[in-house]
Amino acid sequence: MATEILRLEGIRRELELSRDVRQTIIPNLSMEIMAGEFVAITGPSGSGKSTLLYIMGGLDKPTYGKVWLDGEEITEKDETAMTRIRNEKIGFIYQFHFLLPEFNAVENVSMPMMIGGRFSRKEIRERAMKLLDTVGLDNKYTNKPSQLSGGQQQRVAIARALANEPKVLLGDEPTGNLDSKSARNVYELFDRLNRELNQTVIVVTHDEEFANRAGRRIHLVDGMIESDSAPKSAALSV
Ligand SMILES: Nc1ncnc2c1ncn2[C@@H]1O[C@H](COP(=O)(O)OP(=O)(O)OP(=O)(O)O)[C@@H](O)[C@H]1O
Repeated sequence: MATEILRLEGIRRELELSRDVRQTIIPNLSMEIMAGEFVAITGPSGSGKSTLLYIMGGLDKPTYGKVWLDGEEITEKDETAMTRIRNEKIGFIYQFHFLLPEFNAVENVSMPMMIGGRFSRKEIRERAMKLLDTVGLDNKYTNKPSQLSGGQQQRVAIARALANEPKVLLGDEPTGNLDSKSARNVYELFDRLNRELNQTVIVVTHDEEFANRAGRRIHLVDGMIESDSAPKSAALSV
């Protein structure tokens, strides 16, 4: 039976623009995501996609509503607890890779494992190299980010996001900054991680071809789910 990995209930996100002016980005949204799903979140600019993704990954808190990640309610956690949960359970990939320029590929991928403290030094190095092999960079271990192409840098960022075996891989327009060939390589990689490793993947994307790869597509308009291709009762929203 499929396991629920993320549950959002009654999510509302308001922004306080000034003392008397509030903007509602997400009015009231609920959904479930099961382990092993590959979900694309699409929608027009400003529809709340990134806000939703950040709420899912505990980088942003809803004004109202609750989020469960891997069976644990994360909405009320303090920042220290959230930092630990994110390190252990979430892999983030952004439009820009945010690799540390002075460190090589193996060292960049090692970073979350050093912080997490789950693996020995030797294991960290071996795992980092294995992850770089997985993303097709077996010959780039000692290259620094400036010695890699944009697509290769993004693949290092993906390897880094996978370092602590996250329950969920979240991507905020991970191909947005890449040429079409590198973008295709990157979404083929997401596809493969999902199919071969059963990795749960949730990506915000404007790229139609990327969105079409996903098994489920959630389309947002004005912070509301306009459509959800989930096969069964997974979407509880609106
Ligand atoms: N820190 C902030 N301050 C002010 N407004 C914000 C802030 N963060 C988000 N917004 C507003 O919230 C709305 C939703 O933003 P969000 O980035 O989630 O949308 P998006 O669908 O991801 O957009 P895009 O596709 O352009 O990245 C937008 O109207 C945006 O201007």
